[in-house]
Amino acid sequence: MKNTLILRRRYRPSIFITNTMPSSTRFTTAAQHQVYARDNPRWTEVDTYSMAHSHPASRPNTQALQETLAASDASALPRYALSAPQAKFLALHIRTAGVTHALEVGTLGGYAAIWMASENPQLHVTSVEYNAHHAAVARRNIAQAGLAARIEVIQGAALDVLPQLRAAVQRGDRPRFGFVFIDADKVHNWAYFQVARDMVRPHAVICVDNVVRDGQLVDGDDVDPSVRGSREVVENVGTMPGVDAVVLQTVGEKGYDGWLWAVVHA
Ligand SMILES: C[S@@+](CC[C@H](N)C(=O)[O-])C[C@H]1O[C@@H](n2cnc3c(N)ncnc32)[C@H](O)[C@@H]1O
Repeated sequence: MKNTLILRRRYRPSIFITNTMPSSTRFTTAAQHQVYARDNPRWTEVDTYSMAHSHPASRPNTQALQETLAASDASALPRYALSAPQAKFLALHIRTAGVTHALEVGTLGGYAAIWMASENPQLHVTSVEYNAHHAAVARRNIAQAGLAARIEVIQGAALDVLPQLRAAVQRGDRPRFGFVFIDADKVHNWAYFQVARDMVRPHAVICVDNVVRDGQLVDGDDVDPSVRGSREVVENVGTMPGVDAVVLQTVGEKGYDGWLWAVVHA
């Protein structure tokens, strides 16, 4: 409790300074943004400190997760995987909701998939990855973690693979998913969301990562296709029948971002 208070007090001033800057001068360049937001070392320190206590190194999946990150680095994969607290949050949600089948769009080296499956012995993960090298590294990491029987990596573009999965689900050849994590190219977020919505079970969660993007989500004139893809899913999701969603902003070692969290009721 004491530590928490000290951390909060130390952290507040940087927020205060940032928020009192006139909006016209706030984050006007990428360099300023780096100074004020993304590289705030406190965010990483808090992730590291809290994970060391909430998920000590003695946990059974620690080694596999560390080896996954090391092997992904050694294979020159980009460092786009979720942070450990983010991935563990998804894993804990899956446990709470009793999910048995999860779908991930965007595997990279398999880090998030390994978190989800290693924390949930009942879980089967289907993960879609476009890049052949990423898919090969992920399959190796998954096999090394002893999870090849429960994590399937399908290599291909999600726009092609997801409709095939939907057809299999609708034929009854595959079970409906209880959790979907959309974390690939951001341009097609809304297309992925719509297909995912057709193949989930009632009360499933569909989570779309990286929609806040350093706050660029509110920049209506931003031409960045990833911003436009994020705005598209946020603007459309509220009109979809049977779906209730919220955008949750986050900070941490991955910087300032956030995800869209949608519950499918029917
Ligand atoms: C942010 S990374 C995924 C990280 C992973 N979910 C994790 O946390 O460990 C995004 C991945 O999506 C893949 N990707 C990009 N476009 C894609 C597409 N059209 N279809 C499927 N995968 C795609 C990229 O190659 C990359 O490996």
